[in-house]
Amino acid sequence: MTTRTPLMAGNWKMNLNHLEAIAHVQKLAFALADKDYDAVEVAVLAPFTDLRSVQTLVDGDKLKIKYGAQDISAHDGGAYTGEISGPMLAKLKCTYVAVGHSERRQYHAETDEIVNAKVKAAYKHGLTPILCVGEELDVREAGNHVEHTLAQVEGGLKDLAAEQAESVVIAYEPVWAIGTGKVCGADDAQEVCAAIRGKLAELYSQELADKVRIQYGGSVKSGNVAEIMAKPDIDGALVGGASLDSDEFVKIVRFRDQ
Ligand SMILES: O=C[C@H](O)COP(=O)(O)O
Repeated sequence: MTTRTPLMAGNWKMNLNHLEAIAHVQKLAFALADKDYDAVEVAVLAPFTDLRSVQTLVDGDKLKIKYGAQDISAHDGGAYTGEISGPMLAKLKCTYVAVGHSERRQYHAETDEIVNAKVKAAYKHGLTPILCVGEELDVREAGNHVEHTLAQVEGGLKDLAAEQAESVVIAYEPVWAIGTGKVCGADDAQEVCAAIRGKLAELYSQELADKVRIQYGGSVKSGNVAEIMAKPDIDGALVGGASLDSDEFVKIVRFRDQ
């Protein structure tokens, strides 16, 4: 049985300016400093405008907190106004980048083809993509949530070599549970995460599937994280709203203490 280090990542979305980001990361670092948290990886996905500040803080104080961006351009550079490239994120020493978040799919019409191009751009520049997948409410109500989510996994990883796919992080985020307070039941989340692992085994191998970390995201809080993390195919959480409160996020990171 492969041991997978849980990845607890805070997706700040479009919140916290660069000064607020510094204060927030300092609070996290202070709160996490009294115990050795090597057994859990902690990351923040910050707005582009915060990344340089977060990098300076993490590098300067040798913090164990990892950081990354919330999106990446499929292009390396050029006339793409408003976009941020892989080389730019790599220069800022980002570890992670979220790709295909449902808010990108919904508000920026990102298709599986675009998401796939962004996953490839991330790998090209040494970044680890957190590939976000998950169904809308009508899809779940129709009972097609597993099929829908697996199609997004397959589309996002299309033509990706096993050497790359083995380090991908997949975040299962049912859209109806994001920012709504409606958490997907732990058993329901496990059902889809297990199916995602099965799809990885089918696309690559069981060995590779056993290495990949699969997160759950959608109204994760300190009060429900332990139950979610107890599921065998859930290897972390992608936390939105609750990650903006440093005390609450620290409690989520320390789910094992509950
Ligand atoms: O990326 C995070 C997810 O969209 C979950 O957001 P939420 O925790 O605010 O529901």
